Amino acid sequence: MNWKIACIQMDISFGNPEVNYKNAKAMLSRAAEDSPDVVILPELWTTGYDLTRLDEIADENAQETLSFLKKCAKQFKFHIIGGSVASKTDEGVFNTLLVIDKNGEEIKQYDKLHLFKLMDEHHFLQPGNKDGFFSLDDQLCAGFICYDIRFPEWIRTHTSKGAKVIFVTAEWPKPRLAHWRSLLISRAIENQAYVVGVNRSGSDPKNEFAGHSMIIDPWGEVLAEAGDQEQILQGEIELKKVDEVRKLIPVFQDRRTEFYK
Ligand SMILES: NC(=O)CCC(=O)C(=O)O
Repeated sequence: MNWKIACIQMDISFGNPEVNYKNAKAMLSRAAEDSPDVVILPELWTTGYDLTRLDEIADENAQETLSFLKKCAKQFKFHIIGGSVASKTDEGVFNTLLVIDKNGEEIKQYDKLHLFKLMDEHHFLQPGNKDGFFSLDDQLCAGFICYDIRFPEWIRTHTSKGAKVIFVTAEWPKPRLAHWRSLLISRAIENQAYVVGVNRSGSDPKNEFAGHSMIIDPWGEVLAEAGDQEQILQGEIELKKVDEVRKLIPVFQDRRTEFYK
């Protein structure tokens, strides 16, 4: 199976969901012109990192964003990895990745497991406690949020159970662009998996963001990479390549887990 991928590398208006819904709709509609199978949005794309105003602007149980994404998925007939949204629940606000299939059905919610202290997440958000697995077209995938990619053991937990495509949604600042690129490429090579990383462009009051969304194959080849401006990055992935690479170098069979304590 092949998937055409479209990464929505959008700028995000700080603390202004209305503007962001409008911009996302326009970009999703533009992406639809090339009939992609899977479309991905960046982290916290409705609010940006306006964490001090989350009481006001976070989405109650992600309901408004879910309804927006379901409508878009049905209208444009593609699966959406809906980036993440600040979701206000009875247990606090979570940074939640949403996955909707092309029929407009909700497939998955994943709460960011590792909160990023350098951007104050721990003061305003609750950490998740569930896995990132989901399936689209019967293909096992896993979704992660930004800082999560610094924890190879967390990604491995998913690929060692069969995940073939790793989706990463991010707001990754420019000063650490080299880390973003190296970490994504490393996660692809060591897990012999496709990695699709979608970052935002633009800036907020505290950070300038790197862009450079990337699509990387299971051999570590960069199939497509964006620049630092708003754009739709496209690429095609061939899922059987994951099995081919895993057969050629059987990393998963060669693990000596009894020594990894
Ligand atoms: N939004 C984030 O989690 C940013 C993570 C980051 O910048 C890093 O260096 O890690």
